[in-house]
Amino acid sequence: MVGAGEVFGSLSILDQYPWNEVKTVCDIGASIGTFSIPLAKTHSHLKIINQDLERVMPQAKDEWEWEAPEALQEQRIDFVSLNFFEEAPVAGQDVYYLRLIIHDWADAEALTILRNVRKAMAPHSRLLIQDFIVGNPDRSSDPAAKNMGIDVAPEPMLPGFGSGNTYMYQQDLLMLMVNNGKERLLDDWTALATAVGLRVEKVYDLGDTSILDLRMA
Ligand SMILES: C[S@@+](CC[C@H](N)C(=O)[O-])C[C@H]1O[C@@H](n2cnc3c(N)ncnc32)[C@H](O)[C@@H]1O
Repeated sequence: MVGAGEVFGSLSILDQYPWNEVKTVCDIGASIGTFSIPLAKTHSHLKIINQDLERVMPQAKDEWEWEAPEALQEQRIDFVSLNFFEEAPVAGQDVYYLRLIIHDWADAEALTILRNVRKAMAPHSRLLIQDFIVGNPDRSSDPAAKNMGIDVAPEPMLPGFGSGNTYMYQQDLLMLMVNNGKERLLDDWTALATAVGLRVEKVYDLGDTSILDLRMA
């Protein structure tokens, strides 16, 4: 999924997130390092684990050797195979990163993945989910506005202060047709997080996708 990752997976989080607060990152469903290679190059203090299915590992190692040989030489990258439906990722990392993973799956599978990640998390761990957050078209329910102490974002802003757009609805249909997955409202993300014992600490709007920064509840 290099193509989709490059088109949707905004790398502006490399500048927006306080990476200086963390030392270890586990990229879950990392593919060949589409996100974590730029992360390693931008923030050279980080130790990164590239986790994906066993069959992806050889290609991932080749890509890192080609694109980021310094990270291998400095032993800043590990490759650990993982089936995220069957096991937890490497335990106790500062950050767990899921980019363009959860929207591929319906709620039951999404919860299995998130429960496995939660098992690996230490009290200080953060789970960053980079995915789309669809704007809620229902003006009677606007959690983003309620967080600010008002009932609804004032017009002409969209509910949720315009955090949705038509592109996301197209993606929602695509995920349903191709994967039986879906894009989710902030309410949906909050419900998934709550169901696995996590809470939404902060949301970073990257323009296309967003990052949900989840912590232990
Ligand atoms: C849409 S791609 C996202 C890749 C990467 N996170 C990115 O943003 O470019 C989904 C990734 O999930 C991985 N994946 C699918 N099923 C998996 C499983 N059961 N366990 C671990 N990884 C899996 C795929 O191999 C693929 O690399």
